[in-house]
Amino acid sequence: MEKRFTGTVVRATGSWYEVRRDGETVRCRMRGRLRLQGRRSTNPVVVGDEVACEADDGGDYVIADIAPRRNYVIRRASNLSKESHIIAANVDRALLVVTLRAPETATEFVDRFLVTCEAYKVPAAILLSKIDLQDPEAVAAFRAVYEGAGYRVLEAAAPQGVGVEEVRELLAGCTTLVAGNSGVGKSTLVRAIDPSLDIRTGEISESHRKGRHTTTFSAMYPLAGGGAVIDTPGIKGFGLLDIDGAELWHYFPEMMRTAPGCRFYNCTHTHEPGCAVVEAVRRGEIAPARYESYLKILDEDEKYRK
Ligand SMILES: Nc1nc2c(ncn2[C@@H]2O[C@H](COP(=O)(O)OP(=O)(O)OP(=O)(O)O)[C@@H](O)[C@H]2O)c(=O)[nH]1
Ligand SMILES: [Zn+2]
Repeated sequence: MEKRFTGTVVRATGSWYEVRRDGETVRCRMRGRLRLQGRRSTNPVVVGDEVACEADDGGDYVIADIAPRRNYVIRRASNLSKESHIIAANVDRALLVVTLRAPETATEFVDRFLVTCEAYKVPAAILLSKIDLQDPEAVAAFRAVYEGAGYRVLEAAAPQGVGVEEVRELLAGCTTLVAGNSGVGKSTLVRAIDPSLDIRTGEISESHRKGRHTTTFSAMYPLAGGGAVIDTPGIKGFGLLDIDGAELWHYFPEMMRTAPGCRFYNCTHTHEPGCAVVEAVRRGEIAPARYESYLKILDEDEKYRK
């Protein structure tokens, strides 16, 4: 192979990286000085990054340069941390996989994830997984809330092949970040879409069984029909970053649509008279659950803001 090439990071573990170019994957390390550019982030090179690699004197490849990112999805490294963790860069879409039961995905997790996508301008869609196990009334209620907010909601039962074609169409030709709590069926779904994708095999399910904690890393998988899936195992929560409390409502699309009717231009939609958002919640035009999430995130994240 030549001394220098460019490619896409498809796996990033912190100590080594897999870079894909022309259908071939090359294992690389990172050049020391690039680490400094990470600043507040715990991970300076992430899945989806376009990088330039060079052979060092020993013939090993190192990542020498990172192209500017089109976008990225980020969260706090942990709920109590001020450090950030970039989940992936250069994504076209996020697909949030949700189950209402078995296991139950917390509403707050869904809303924090959607806020993150809005804040970083990543179009988001929601997939209700394990639809065979869900209560139809709960599904209808969920749809009403999130379609009302403006999100596309798909349904699938991947082992039965239900809804798989629709998801395949959504993912075709795009780089999609697939996120969701552990056990909601992400890897089952991705395998149903493209059986050649061997996502998180033996090793991890083995450690699940023993109840051990394993650190897992995001990885990008090219789809047979074009496009790619970024699998992000082990995300338990979403701490928001760099979002000013006064701007949080900008990332709730239904509040964005309603707020022009507020009496005060700097309305926070909490206590102000003449608030069109509060009025819309009262009339049921904005789902109370979403408004409650807004208040909760506003309150909980206060301590992280400057
Ligand atoms: N009944 C039902 N079970 C499903 C469905 N999809 C996945 N499962 C099962 O749910 C369990 C978890 O599925 P996974 O695909 O491993 O879930 P995951 O989201 O990748 O989980 P992590 O690897 O922990 O992030 C497995 O036992 C699957 O067989 C579904 O649509 N219906
Ligand atoms: Zn208002």
